[in-house]
Amino acid sequence: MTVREQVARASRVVVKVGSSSLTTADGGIDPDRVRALVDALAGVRARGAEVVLVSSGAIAAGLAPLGLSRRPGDLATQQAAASVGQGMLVHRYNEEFARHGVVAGQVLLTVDDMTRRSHYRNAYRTFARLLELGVLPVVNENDTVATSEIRFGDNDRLAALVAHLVHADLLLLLSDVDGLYDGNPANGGATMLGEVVSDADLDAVRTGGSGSSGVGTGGMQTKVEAARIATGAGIPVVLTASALADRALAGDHVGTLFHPTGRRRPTRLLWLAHATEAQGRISLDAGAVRAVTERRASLLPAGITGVSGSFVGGDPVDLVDPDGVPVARGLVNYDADELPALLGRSTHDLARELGASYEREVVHRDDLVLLPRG
Ligand SMILES: Nc1ncnc2c1ncn2[C@@H]1O[C@H](COP(=O)(O)OP(=O)(O)O)[C@@H](O)[C@H]1O
Ligand SMILES: N[C@@H](CCC(=O)OP(=O)(O)O)C(=O)O
Repeated sequence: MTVREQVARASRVVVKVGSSSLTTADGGIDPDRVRALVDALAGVRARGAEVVLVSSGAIAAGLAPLGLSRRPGDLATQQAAASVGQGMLVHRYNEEFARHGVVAGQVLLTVDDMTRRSHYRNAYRTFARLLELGVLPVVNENDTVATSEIRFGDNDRLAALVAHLVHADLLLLLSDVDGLYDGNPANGGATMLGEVVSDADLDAVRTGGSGSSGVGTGGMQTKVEAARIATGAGIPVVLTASALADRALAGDHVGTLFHPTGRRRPTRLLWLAHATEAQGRISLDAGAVRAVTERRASLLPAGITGVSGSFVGGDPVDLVDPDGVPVARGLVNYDADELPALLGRSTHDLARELGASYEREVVHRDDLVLLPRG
């Protein structure tokens, strides 16, 4: 089966739509555009496919009711706008899906839901049950509680992680532009890429600047990152304009098709490797580097030679080799100021001296991803 055929026959599709595709020029929700999107999604459902919609637009939808004309720069006002706008957005979707007899359900996610093991399992179960019940999940980041340090900030990468979580066989990224160009088409003279088969095809692509709408956040860069996350996990991606959603879902040659480059991996930690910023660095001696990268062992205090950065238990940190090169990223089990006293010591000694809770790994192997070495 060709990748185009895979697209046309996809049975579980994650569709991500950007703020710029859902709102009017002055910032409110555009009912006609929501309706057109819902009609396209209902069409795929009618042919038996399951759909998960990742929809931006909460902040944009909340601007007008708050008397704001542009997306605010400060996080607190963005959160307030999202709080007002999310309800309005979901209300619009409910009304439109109801015309097709489709029940929609709201799912608001945080970075933690995508990284912490228990949350990830919980999110997986929720999606699985919703889909079993025939519900169409409408996902957004939980903007009102996400803080700037632990925030996706854009829904492109969130959509890629959701696609992996729900084992989707297609990710469709919808925007106000009809595909990926070799430069920002708003500046003219750019050419669209029909297909991206490997990372090398992206070498000549420039992704600076986000659209003219003033409501989108990620621009093209985060869409390319999202496409790389999904294709690296074996999921094909189509990037196109929301007006072309129905044609893209039918497998027509529209937009940019990103071919899968890797295979699905049983990891909930894609986010860690691709899209999060480490809050600190832990330096490993050569033996610990081998243990972590070759034997896939947990990181213990004995193999650590230094710590930098300010992090608390649960934060992402980079594990670096003796030359300072990051070799893995993981969720750390200690605060930065607890670690110096433990360095180089065996867990056995630490447990005897400080108590059984100090027997825990610094980074558990299940919370660790290896970084590509370049
Ligand atoms: N190489 C590129 N190809 C296509 N669009 C690009 C490129 N570089 C920048 N852009 C801009 O990115 C915009 C889409 O990003 P954004 O406004 O964040 O969308 P959304 O709200 O859909 O997430 C396009 O309107 C386009 O002007
Ligand atoms: N969670 C935010 C989405 C952030 C955003 O604007 O993303 P996007 O338009 O996809 O670049 C919202 O609903 O407003």
